[in-house]
Amino acid sequence: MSTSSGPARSSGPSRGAVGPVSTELVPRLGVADTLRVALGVLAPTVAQGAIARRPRAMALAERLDLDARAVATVQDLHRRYGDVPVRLALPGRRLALVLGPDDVHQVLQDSPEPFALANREKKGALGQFQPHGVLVSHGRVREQRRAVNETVLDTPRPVHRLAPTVVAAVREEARAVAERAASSHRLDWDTFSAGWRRMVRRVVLGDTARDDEALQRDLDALRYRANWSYFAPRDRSRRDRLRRRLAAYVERAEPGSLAGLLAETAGGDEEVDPVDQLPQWLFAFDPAGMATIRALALLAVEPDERTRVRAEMDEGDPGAPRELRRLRAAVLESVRLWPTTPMILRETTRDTEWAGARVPSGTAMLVYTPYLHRDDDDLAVAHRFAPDLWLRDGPTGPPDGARTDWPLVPFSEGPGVCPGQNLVLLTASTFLATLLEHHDHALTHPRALDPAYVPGVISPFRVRFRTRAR
Ligand code: HEM
Repeated sequence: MSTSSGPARSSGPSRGAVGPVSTELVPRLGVADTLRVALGVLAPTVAQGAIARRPRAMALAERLDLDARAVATVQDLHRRYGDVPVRLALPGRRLALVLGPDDVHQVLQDSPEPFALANREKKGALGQFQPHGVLVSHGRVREQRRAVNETVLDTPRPVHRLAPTVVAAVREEARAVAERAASSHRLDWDTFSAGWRRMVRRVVLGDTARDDEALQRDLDALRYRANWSYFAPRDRSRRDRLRRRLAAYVERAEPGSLAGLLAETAGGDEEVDPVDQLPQWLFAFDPAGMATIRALALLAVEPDERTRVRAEMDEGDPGAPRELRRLRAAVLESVRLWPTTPMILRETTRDTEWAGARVPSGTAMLVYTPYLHRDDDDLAVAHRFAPDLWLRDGPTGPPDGARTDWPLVPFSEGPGVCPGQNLVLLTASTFLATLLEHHDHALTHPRALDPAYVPGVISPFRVRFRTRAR
């Protein structure tokens, strides 16, 4: 344990209580530590693309294992400063890094007050194409939008009420991907994502959207712009065009699609702005595809788990919607090991107190999930593919040394938890099951993936398999 500088590590939670608050501020990092965080943690995260991933930056991050280095930097700060949040010494913006596991729970549970989801950077980014999306809303209108999202996405249910049409679309598109890959003996990101996106457009907008590449191009262009947050000028004409296209799908309200449910749930509600909720559903399915192809990579190098997964698949009718728990656990492991939302951002709406010190109002609170998920000081299985982590109540129980109170938050938690988590797990597990049903996929890149110690970054754009029929 390094104790080279900074205050001694405090024990226990620092608690972001609200009340009569201290005048003393939480520790501020020195210039050297601030630079380490800015260059080693924030810059690689931003460079890889917060809203749309950048293939070249991800390839570089994979080559240099940048996320593993970033995790080591934050671990070092945690050892030296303890659980209390630390402020960064950056001009122009108040930023604090949340280090303590209990503080992470607290920040996420106490959202959106006093920890607002709609912070400046997110508003700048998502304002490019969904200025009225729930994630950038606050107050009463946020509650209304959240309720509509939860109703349409069927948030609490592992198997969505539209599962019969969803599962049929997923299986058709996944089968086409497997067959294409088998005929070329190669499954790569281009083949995978073309089929994945066709599936997503059918599930979200309806079967008529299956080949609507023009809509996808507009959304992609706006997302790349959103990577620059408020530094990029708005492209209003493209945004208006995207909106018109999406509105047409809501008007068509195809039965069995999320757009159909949305029309039924909030069709004419101007305040909720149902059409503005759709881009998030479409674009958030992209990281879900990345998590799915990386889960396939993990299963490719772990034959025992593959056998268990196939045994679970054989227990029921492959075409019938159901909860494939082991495959869902593989996807959850994929987003634990390689989180697709690496930085969860909140903004304090008033002063908060932490172990007798203060974080001022208007501070962006940074929760860096790769550090939490890979902190081998506290999590024995940090770098191992350990699906049992997510099957605690299952026959095998939690793996040795797993802490049940540790924040594993790939989908966040609390009132701002991802309302699409169950739908993601349903679609991803069904897609994987269909790929595995009649085909074998041997991993050819990354060539030496070791499930006992996986690297900090795997670019989904570079994952490749040699596929053949079984
Ligand atoms: C691998 C796939 C996904 C992951 C890991 C994921 C993760 C997350 C996380 C961490 C948040 C919180 C963000 C924040 O607080 O700043 C979030 C929010 C959200 N997600 Fe997901 N998500 C995924 C896919 C999806 C999909 C496919 C949908 C919709 C179909 C969806 C809908 C939403 C919505 C609407 C919010 C905003 C919630 C709010 O503001 O209350 N997500 N997601």
